Amino acid sequence: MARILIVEDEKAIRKVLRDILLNENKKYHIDEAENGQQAIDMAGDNFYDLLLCDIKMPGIDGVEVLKYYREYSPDTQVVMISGHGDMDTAIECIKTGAYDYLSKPPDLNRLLNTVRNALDRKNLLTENKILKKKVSKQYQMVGQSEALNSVRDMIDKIAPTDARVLITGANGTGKELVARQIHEKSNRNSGPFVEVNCAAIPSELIESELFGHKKGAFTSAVKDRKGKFELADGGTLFLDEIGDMSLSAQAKVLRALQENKITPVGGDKDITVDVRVIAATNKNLQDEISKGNFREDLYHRLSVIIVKMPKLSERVDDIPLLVEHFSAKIAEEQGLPMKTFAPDTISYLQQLPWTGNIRELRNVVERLMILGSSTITLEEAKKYI
Ligand SMILES: Nc1ncnc2c1ncn2[C@@H]1O[C@H](COP(=O)(O)OP(=O)(O)OP(=O)(O)O)[C@@H](O)[C@H]1O
Repeated sequence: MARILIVEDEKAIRKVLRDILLNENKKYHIDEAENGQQAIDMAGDNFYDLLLCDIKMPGIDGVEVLKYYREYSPDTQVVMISGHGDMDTAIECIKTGAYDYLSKPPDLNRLLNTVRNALDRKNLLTENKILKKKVSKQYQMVGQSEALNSVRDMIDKIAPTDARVLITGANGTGKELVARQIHEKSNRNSGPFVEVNCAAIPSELIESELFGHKKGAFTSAVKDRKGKFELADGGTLFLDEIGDMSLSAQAKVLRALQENKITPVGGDKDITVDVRVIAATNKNLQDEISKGNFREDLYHRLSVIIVKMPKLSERVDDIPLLVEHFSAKIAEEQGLPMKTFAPDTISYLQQLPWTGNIRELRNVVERLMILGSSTITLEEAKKYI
């Protein structure tokens, strides 16, 4: 249940506020602080969802309390209570991060509405965090090999910038995972991550897919539709399999990257977009350039930073950790009993060629989890792989 701290030097006002809140919901947990110092001290041992905080108090005032909570308990919502004469300060407080302010004496309806909305906002923040944790767990990068650690170092350096990134590497080496990690660790992480598989979209549709279209632009365009560039506004656009994009689509992507502007198919107005582009390919783009299949100018626009994903055969040290990770994940996802892999089974896995890389390893682990006994033996591995 919601935990609320009332920070107010006048005892009578504290009592009125407490009574009103408990009348609204008996389950609210309400604490009181009679000055700013107490409110700050109480933050150490407690977490509050909401602070109702007087602005004018002797000693440490409400503004200081607000600043303290913004820094040390940023999810706590703070509603300021302002008396005559400190209206300007109340407005300033909103700029510092207060959720809202109430004037003294507080109007009952406004007080209750503000409290409800502030608590809703706090719950939303918590839910978002839980969701984010789940998502980042889903895209966890497992492995401690030197090759993977150097990719990790690069991600940490690249993520906070807006530099375009080209991720190269064979199928199943984890290129998409890297793109997601860069997004998650960037300051665009509250914006969308939009993925486009350029190889999967027929060339005649790719323009509309990327830039959107206006109603009537072509026969099946029955209404306006936003493209992936616009959907990724404020976030990251991941252009997977960029080496498979047609030359005409490449020309349009080049323009979007040069000008940060797009024009929907059938539209006559440009739309400005704020998108970080990360591209990936399993092709050697230099070869594609010499064959005339890929534009050199687009290559240079995309490849400000190049991340080269190692093959699984170059990081066999990671196989034990990957097997453990996938088997736990598969057991959970499919409700299968947990199984272990015998040491000689793991050594055997480390010697296989793994042309499909980590995706192939995951499939093999899944197959063995389904078909193998509780400790998966070398014989079983040889039989089923
Ligand atoms: N280091 C890693 N730790 C855990 N899982 C990984 C790792 N790298 C890749 N995977 C998993 O392997 C699978 C393939 O990875 P991903 O799709 O990122 O590869 P890709 O290089 O983009 O493949 P493709 O080129 O075929 O699109 C995914 O299920 C991904 O979650």
